[in-house]
Amino acid sequence: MAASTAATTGDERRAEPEATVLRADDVAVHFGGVKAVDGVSITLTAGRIFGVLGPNGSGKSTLLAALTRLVPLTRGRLEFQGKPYDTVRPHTIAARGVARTFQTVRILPGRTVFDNVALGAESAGRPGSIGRAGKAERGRVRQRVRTAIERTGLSGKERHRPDELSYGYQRRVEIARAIASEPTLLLLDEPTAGMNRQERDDITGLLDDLRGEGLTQLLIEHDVQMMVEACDHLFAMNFGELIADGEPESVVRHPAVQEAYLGTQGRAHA
Ligand SMILES: Nc1ncnc2c1ncn2[C@@H]1O[C@H](COP(=O)(O)OP(=O)(O)OP(=O)(O)O)[C@@H](O)[C@H]1O
Repeated sequence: MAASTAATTGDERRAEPEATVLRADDVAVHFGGVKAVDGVSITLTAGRIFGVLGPNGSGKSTLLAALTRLVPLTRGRLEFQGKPYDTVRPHTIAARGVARTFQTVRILPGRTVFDNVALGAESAGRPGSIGRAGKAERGRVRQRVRTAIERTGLSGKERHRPDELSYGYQRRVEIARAIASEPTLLLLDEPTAGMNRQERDDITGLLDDLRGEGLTQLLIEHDVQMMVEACDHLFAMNFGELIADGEPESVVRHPAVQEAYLGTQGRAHA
């Protein structure tokens, strides 16, 4: 993976180390009577990997939906890089510096790896500007695609179609597409779901490389072991609320977190 390319990969969007990238203050998302997220306050600082864990139905996906502006807030405030973010529309978040991957791989099967990654690079432009892009802009997009492909270990696979690749590589294509927009913040929804040990370790290594380049990341994962290995800081949720947050080893040993897993799912590995 090409750490040496960092100087050309969106440095203008990189926040200073330890600077606040995103702040959520008392965020709530209710669906009728269901308090999917209820009073969550988190701060994400630059160049670190944060994780959200919690049993099924604890509110992780809804929190991610709030951070990607897919659901309206019932209460609370969001700030991204010091600016109000709760009224931002979802299709504009890439242009502001927020990218995401999905729980199930969402790439276009009939298009090449290069074309799939290009969709991410194009999304970083102003909405509606792609069709009017001039030659210089198209050149910049191609450069962003090449850099993202190199950083995610996909070099040599540019002309492949995703269905010719293993599941682990399809995940890489998704991550490449997300980082091709040169985000400040990357949100990853279960990036290692359905992977074998080797694929999981590869993705963990990739996220670590991206952190080394200063990219701030927030992961949702069920795999507690992976979260402890990959993250600098964990947030644990249950019933829509934050029940613990801090250094990963201490969060997974926290009595409320143990109770959330053992009490609701019989999982002994938390
Ligand atoms: N659109 C919706 N309408 C009504 N209720 C919803 C909606 N989305 C989520 N919920 C409810 O909100 C709660 C939190 O769900 P959410 O999917 O955020 O949890 P989760 O921690 O991501 O779960 P999982 O690990 O299973 O993905 C659940 O009770 C869920 O049924």
